Amino acid sequence: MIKPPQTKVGIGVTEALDAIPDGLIVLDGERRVVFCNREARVILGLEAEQIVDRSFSKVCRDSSLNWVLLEEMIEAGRNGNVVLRGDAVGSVFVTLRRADPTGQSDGHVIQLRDLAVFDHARRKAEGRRDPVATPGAADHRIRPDFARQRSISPWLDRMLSRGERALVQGARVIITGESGVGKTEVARHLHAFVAGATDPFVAVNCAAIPESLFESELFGYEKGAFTGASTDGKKGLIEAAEGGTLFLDEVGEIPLPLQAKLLSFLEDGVITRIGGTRPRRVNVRVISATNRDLPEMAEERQFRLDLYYRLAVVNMPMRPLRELPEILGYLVDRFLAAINKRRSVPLVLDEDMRARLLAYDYPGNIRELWNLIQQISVLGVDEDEMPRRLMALAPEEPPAQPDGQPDLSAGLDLRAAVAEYELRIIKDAIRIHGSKRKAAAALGVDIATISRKTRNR
Ligand SMILES: Nc1ncnc2c1ncn2[C@@H]1O[C@H](COP(=O)(O)OP(=O)(O)OP(=O)(O)O)[C@@H](O)[C@H]1O
Repeated sequence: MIKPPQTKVGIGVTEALDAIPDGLIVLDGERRVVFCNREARVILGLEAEQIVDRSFSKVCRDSSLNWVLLEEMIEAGRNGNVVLRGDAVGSVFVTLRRADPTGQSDGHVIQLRDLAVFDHARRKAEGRRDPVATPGAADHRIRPDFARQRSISPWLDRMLSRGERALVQGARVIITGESGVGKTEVARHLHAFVAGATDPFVAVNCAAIPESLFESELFGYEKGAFTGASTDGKKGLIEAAEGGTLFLDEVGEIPLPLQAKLLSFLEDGVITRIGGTRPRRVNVRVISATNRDLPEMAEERQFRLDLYYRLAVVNMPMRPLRELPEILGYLVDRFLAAINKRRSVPLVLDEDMRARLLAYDYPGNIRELWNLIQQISVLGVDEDEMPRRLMALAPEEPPAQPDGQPDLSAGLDLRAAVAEYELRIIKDAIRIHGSKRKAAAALGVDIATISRKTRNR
């Protein structure tokens, strides 16, 4: 790895490069990464050990950005700019330059700029505000950093690799699992993994389209096809996904009569708009998702089994959040960090609230966790305002000494032993009464005393 020299002002060049707001990656002639600064690590969503001294294509593979275009430019020996999309950040403006313009050595410098920062600066300069965070938009602020999450959860890593392999080989994938487990995010990730940066990702929520409009929405129509149809005709969502990915969310909700038409498209890749006669070939990759049991629906004749087989060559059953404790712990911290970016006073979870968050079983999965963290951010961590869902949950206590006494064999002096015993009583009271305020009233002390004695404990 390159050892950067000291500058005259006494700070190392590495520190200086870490301080700039752009990401910087340097490759040697073998396409190995010899340097990357802090912002590059943030944009890639990877740690230094996962980047430096490794082959660039391996790093690209681990990061959630879709690097195909950039790798092509490097191979072709071209300088240039390209916009890449990723999971951890939105769009990134990437500039590629040969490190040695004389062409004698074959290294490259890659500069990465998070376009969201520029959007924000431009809005500020124009006196406009950033878009107001509606609940839906707020959801999309936090793109899952799958690269990090798969390094934490071997199960998630295996599952995503399965989907990636399937799509690379052209097999159709169905993502199943409870609502809020991240099926749509996984579909976006798979799309980004195989598609070009400008290829469309068209998500269709099959449950949200009224049955009477389903066919025209999906397949489009020719002019004058039916009363009320636009005079110019209209492309359907399948055609809109040409060259990219059609994501059929809640695919179990497709009306039965339409299932035959979809099946026929999946078999030959050809559609005919309503009112038209001309068959049109459409080249799209199809990913679908459902929280229903499609084989069971097929037995009850609500879903065509032949359509199921066409859609579900490879199945990705996503686990509910309660079965992924390692991801839950990580997401609590990540969502907290995201919330704190919007707050002037950072939200800090005390041990009790954190334990409740980790003990809850999240029927609404990741969506519900994000909702809860936002709620806590607004209502505060005062237990009287605690979301009801968490109220009932007493965090698990470490096993007490059999007689309820502090462990004197651990060498505690009298003061420490009394303090520990007192803390145990306070925690028991909080658990029994459901909040610090109520515990304080029951124990006859004020809330400040309880807060002080339980702080960081
Ligand atoms: N791995 C993840 N990391 C961080 N956030 C995530 C992750 N997966 C999902 N989310 C967030 O959780 C919310 C729900 O995700 P998503 O819409 O993908 O779930 P879903 O399974 O498709 O839900 P539904 O079945 O209701 O459509 C979104 O706000 C999404 O950004």
